[in-house]
Amino acid sequence: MAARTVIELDSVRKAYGDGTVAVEGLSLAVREHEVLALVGPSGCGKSTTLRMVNRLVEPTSGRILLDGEDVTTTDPVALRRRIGYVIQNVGLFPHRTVEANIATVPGLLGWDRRRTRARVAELLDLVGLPAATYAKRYPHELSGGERQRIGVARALATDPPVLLMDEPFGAVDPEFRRHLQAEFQRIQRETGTTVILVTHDIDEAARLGDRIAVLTRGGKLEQIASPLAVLAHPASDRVRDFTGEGAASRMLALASVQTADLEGAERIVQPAPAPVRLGARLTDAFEAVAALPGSAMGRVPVVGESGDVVGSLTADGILGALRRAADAAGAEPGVQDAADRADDVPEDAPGREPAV
Ligand SMILES: Nc1ncnc2c1ncn2[C@@H]1O[C@H](COP(=O)(O)OP(=O)(O)OP(=O)(O)O)[C@@H](O)[C@H]1O
Repeated sequence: MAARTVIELDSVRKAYGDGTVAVEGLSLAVREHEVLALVGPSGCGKSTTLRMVNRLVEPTSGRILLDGEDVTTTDPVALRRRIGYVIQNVGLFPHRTVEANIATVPGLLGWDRRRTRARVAELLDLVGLPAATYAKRYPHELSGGERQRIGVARALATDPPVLLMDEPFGAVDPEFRRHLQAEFQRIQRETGTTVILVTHDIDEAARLGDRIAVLTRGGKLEQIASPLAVLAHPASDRVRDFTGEGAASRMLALASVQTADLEGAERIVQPAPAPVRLGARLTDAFEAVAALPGSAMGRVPVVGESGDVVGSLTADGILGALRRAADAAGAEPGVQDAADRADDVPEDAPGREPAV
């Protein structure tokens, strides 16, 4: 299934006015409906890369194509209507109600009141904040997490095919962050929006990204591949340094229990321990096996969709599952070292445009 390319960066370079080269010869393609997570250490050029896509920053050289069209020749205002943008501190207009904030772009497009109101209600519903309670509130009357959700609703107002998110969950406490991430995932699946997500958090990237692009200083692409492939087969020591310790436990959260990992059901000790579901994350399976009483002989029952026992799983089975997942990820194209990109000739850096 060859997915269509929605955004393409072709040998993109950005040198700021003071000579800082934030991004050097970066080429990558973002596929329709995917979440591409851009990760890497602080200052490696993630935000610069993101902001070049909607022309908040102009590339010094190279091309950025949106649906095959060069963004540098597209009117920035028209461009930003096709690209939603969510940043860490949201940037809601403080003197406007939630409703008016979400209606910003529909207003620019001249939507009538009825259509706008219906869309605002629909979006508030989507992000789990009912219009009856929230539409008339001002940003200072919201919690940080609620503001963040309004930011997402505003960015989605005109159903843009592309959404750029820069550390969207960065300002939220860790527990609520998980909740917002899960909500984002649900919304993204529902809308099918193509997303580039900037984060410095490998866990967030692994959880939310269909693919991860690992950048290092100067916007150098070290690897672009599925989260499992990046964790199991880092393309360089720099990727390994970044994914760091805990790659195996992260992989447990990404891979799932498959029929091939099971043994027969006949050796399950009675009374049978609580079962694990076929397709469950290996993390859950691991916890279930680790929590078994000694009498269970290290074996949990596994049930299929109908609830029937389809086999049993042991710690060895989980290890096998992990290996199988890592091997499958090793066959992906992004596993080889990312090719070194050609250097481009520096040009003068043009000025930045103000944020919308
Ligand atoms: N307007 C600017 N003028 C000069 N240098 C800049 C400008 N904006 C960013 N830089 C520099 O470009 C490099 C990349 O910055 P960028 O913000 O893109 O990185 P980042 O990976 O998003 O970092 P972080 O995770 O810390 O936000 C850094 O060295 C930064 O100091």
